[in-house]
Amino acid sequence: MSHEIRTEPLTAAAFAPFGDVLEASGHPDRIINQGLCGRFHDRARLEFGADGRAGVSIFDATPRALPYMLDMVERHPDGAQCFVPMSLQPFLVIVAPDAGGRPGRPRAFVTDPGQAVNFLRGTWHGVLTPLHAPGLFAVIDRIGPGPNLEEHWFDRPFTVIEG
Ligand SMILES: NC(=O)N[C@@H](O)C(=O)O
Ligand code: NI
Repeated sequence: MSHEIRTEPLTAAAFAPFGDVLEASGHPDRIINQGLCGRFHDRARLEFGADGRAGVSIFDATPRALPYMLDMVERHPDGAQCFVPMSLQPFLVIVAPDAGGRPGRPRAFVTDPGQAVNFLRGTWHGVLTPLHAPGLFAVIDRIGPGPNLEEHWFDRPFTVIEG
């Protein structure tokens, strides 16, 4: 198995098994605020269990570069996690299917400007990975008891390269 992963453009269809792509594209679901705002309504499948609640945090992450060494993916068994960039810079989104409790082959996507992503509860993903400064994101995820974290370190890292 090759340990090189080529990035793919992020589309809602490709990402659907892993979560949601949030963006202001196409027609808004609602026109609000006296016609001055389009609302793309309720676009993330958020779920927070095990006595947790939704919280919003701000992440200030150090930008990385491609080729990117992927040595670990993680998942949050008790809640979804939504990354909303506070800039129009594209960022790297890595996910992997579950294969009997371990991650399968990862996939890497690069967002378009203005796209945000939501990882479904329990989805294997790479940690927040900006590709350009500022690495500022609003992150909506579960606040609650317990670690809500499972990490998997690959025996041999993958190299994520530009698709
Ligand atoms: N640890 C934390 O708050 N963030 C990670 O879950 C992540 O996916 O970046
Ligand atoms: Ni996470």
